Amino acid sequence: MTGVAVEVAGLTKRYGEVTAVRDLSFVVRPGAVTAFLGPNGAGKSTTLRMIVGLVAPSSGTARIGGRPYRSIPRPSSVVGAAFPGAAVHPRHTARAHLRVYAAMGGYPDRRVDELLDLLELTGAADRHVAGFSTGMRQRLGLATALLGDPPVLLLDEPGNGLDPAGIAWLRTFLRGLADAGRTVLVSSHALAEVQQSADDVVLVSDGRLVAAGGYDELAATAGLPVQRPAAEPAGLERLFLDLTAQRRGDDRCNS
Ligand SMILES: Nc1ncnc2c1ncn2[C@@H]1O[C@H](COP(=O)(O)OP(=O)(O)OP(=O)(O)O)[C@@H](O)[C@H]1O
Repeated sequence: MTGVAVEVAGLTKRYGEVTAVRDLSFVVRPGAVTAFLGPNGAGKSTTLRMIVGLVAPSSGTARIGGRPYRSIPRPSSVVGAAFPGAAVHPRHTARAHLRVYAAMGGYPDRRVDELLDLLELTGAADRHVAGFSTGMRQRLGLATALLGDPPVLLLDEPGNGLDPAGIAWLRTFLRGLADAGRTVLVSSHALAEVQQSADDVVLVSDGRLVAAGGYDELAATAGLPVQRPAAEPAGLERLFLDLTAQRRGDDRCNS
């Protein structure tokens, strides 16, 4: 199954005095890598958690293929999510970890072996996760998210702590997922790691949408040369700063 869009409409989350996410609306399309970009504290993790029902919105909705996550039968076959610090028993091996999640989702052990292979973890499959490098942990998180072969992937900072080779690997991997028709939403505060792989961008700052759309379209809006980030390594970084500055200027004019 592919072609499943994610739609967020008027999503808001308040924690007491703090408004983590404010009236956020955007659509993530299938067959593309969408970078969910913003500085630390912009509300990215909270949004991703609301999409998969881990955090209850104060208002607004998040739908996957037109349905709230909680109403999707066998949700792990529709949405795979990877969050930093997700529960991994340190004394489990990678294989044991994946087998637990496979059993919970009702997937065969054969799927575990396929994913160990796909994520290049076969050689480390029987080692304790406690000894894993950051890159190996990130790949184990991706393997866990992919167990149900879901059409939608929500990845919270999958590039965190990766070295350049790891980032290059991740880029290629995400591109492959999107080219196969999946909907891939990847949060990041370090824009370099999603450069060259993001087709679309959702920029957030202070819980609010700054801009959303195709990279080229956003670059044109911000008055930047319409170049793919590959041609200009700092492209997305500049785009983000320019659009955020523009948004702040608009707010001042409107207030
Ligand atoms: N459980 C919580 N209780 C209180 N405040 C929270 C909670 N979770 C998040 N926040 C606050 O909401 C805001 C948004 O946090 P969030 O983690 O969603 O941002 P982020 O964009 O993912 O940032 P980072 O890249 O640092 O993870 C921050 O001000 C954060 O302190």
